[in-house]
Amino acid sequence: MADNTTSNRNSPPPPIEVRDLTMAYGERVIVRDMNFVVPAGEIFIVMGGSGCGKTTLLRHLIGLMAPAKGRVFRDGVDFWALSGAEQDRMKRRSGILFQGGALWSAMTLAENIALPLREFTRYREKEIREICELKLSLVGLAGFGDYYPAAISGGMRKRASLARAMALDPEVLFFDEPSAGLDPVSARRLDELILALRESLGATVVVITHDLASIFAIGGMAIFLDSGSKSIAARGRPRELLDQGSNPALIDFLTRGERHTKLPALRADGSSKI
Ligand SMILES: Nc1ncnc2c1ncn2[C@@H]1O[C@H](COP(=O)(O)OP(=O)(O)OP(=O)(O)O)[C@@H](O)[C@H]1O
Repeated sequence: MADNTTSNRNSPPPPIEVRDLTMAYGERVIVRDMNFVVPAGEIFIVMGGSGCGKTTLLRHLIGLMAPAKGRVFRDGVDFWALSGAEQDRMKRRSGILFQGGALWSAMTLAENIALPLREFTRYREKEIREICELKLSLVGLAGFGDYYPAAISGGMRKRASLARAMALDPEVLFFDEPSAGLDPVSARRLDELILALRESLGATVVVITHDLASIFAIGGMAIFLDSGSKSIAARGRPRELLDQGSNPALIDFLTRGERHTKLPALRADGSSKI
């Protein structure tokens, strides 16, 4: 019989497991033969430079793109072996914060959050209002339900999008470049919120990012995608990976800010100060 599950009698299956996954656009392979597990309650970081395949991997994990080869298991079940209706049900177990946030500008924050609740649940209006207020308070936006997206800051919009991503109490929360478009202070606030949500809700979180400050602040288990070798070139906690220093491409990636700040400043005449 084909092995379409990862179930094991002794322990529940992990929320996500990837086996021998090769991702490609047509003939063009992006990353090949990936294997990893995202354990329940972890913050899992997918990191790597521009164009290495982070967003492409996200699309595979949330069921928007089928593997060229290999399998993606959600809760121990081979996602792409499911029927369309079963896939749709499974997709609703993911909450996704996309890069742009993607709130509907003509709706208030509360209406934005209510949208998935109206579409996919049978809650009554009063319950929906209460859930919206609860989700907004979880992201530090209690009392902002009647505001329109244009009336609040970029950081607040991201947090409101996060409240909407959590509307259906997803089992896994995905963040696509959470710090993109934010000033450093708002970006760090969002990192802290991600950590707090993991602590308070025990959520499983997958963060796709190339932002070094986020990577070290969040500090969870990480995989490093390398476009040169088209593979997962390293895995582990970012600080430990840096200390081990075993993969040149990874060290290059993790120290790029440092190298820029350590470059000798040039005088107006082009000579160096040191
Ligand atoms: N729809 C597509 N068709 C063909 N090639 C694509 C498509 N989308 C992305 N690619 C290519 O696949 C590679 C990986 O892209 P992807 O967007 O996953 O990288 P990324 O790591 O998320 O990059 P960035 O950090 O710049 O967003 C890139 O070379 C990109 O040009």
